[in-house]
Amino acid sequence: MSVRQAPSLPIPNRKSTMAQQPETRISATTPRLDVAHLAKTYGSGEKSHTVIEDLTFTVDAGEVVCIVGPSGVGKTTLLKCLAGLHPASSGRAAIDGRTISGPPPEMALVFQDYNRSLMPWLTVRKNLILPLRHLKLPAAELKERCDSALAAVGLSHAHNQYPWQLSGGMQQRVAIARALAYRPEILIMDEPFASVDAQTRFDLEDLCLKIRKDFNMTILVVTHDIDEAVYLADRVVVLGSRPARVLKVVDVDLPAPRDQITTRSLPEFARQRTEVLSLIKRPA
Ligand SMILES: Nc1ncnc2c1ncn2[C@@H]1O[C@H](COP(=O)(O)OP(=O)(O)OP(=O)(O)O)[C@@H](O)[C@H]1O
Repeated sequence: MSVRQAPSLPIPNRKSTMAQQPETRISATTPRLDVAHLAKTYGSGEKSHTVIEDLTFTVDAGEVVCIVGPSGVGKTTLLKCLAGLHPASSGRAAIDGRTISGPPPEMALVFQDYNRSLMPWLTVRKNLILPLRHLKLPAAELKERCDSALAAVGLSHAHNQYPWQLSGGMQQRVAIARALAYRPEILIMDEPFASVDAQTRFDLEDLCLKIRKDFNMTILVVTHDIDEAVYLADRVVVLGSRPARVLKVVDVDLPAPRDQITTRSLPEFARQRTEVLSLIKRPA
């Protein structure tokens, strides 16, 4: 299931979204994102349904981590827990050591369905501004944030157009620009490139790597595409079902910068995609 996301993730007061843990100190070894024994059960009593049983993995600052796993395993559920949209049933997810208990202000989300996440009656610029309104930024800063986010995705020229005047790939770029205009430190993406054609998908994957490099952003991507996961990631978290658990965290040891043709033709690329694929295909 993909999340049908409202256009904006509210950025609440940082204090209100993080469980207060005065004893927690950020050290060089504290992961940016820490998922520890996370479990999620929907419903209660006889109708309860455990989707995630015991997930543990970390994401370090500036890393790109991809999550792959069979359909229905609970990937979107995991992202909803990380985004503070669902409480974990047990275990915890934390940012810089602080337990996530609501939408974290340093996080932005991008989902697959740009058709439903962009407001068709608003121009591109107004789509970017809408989720920022509650920040009450000066007009000059709003403009600067929009201009630089649109420049980062190569859409400066489209700021006055409406989403329906743009191609699917351009609309997904707008969705990414809207996330960038938040100035998030952590970007979470749920099958972000699943609705575009193959060429656009390659372009958007490279945009994702550029964003990581330019903004030193920490990025977590759920994808069904194993080649995409290996191409993008520093590490791939392979989930098994059911309930969801981590089968293996695969370190992707491919040289940087990555390139759609050169990287994908490396023997190491083929070896790593085979490793991930065989983990997913392995009988449970
Ligand atoms: N709000 C909810 N209430 C009850 N069950 C839910 C809810 N959201 C998801 N589920 C169930 O949790 C399970 C995992 O769903 P989820 O969307 O997290 O999987 P997924 O791995 O993202 O799937 P896909 O790869 O097909 O998008 C499914 O059985 C789904 O029906």
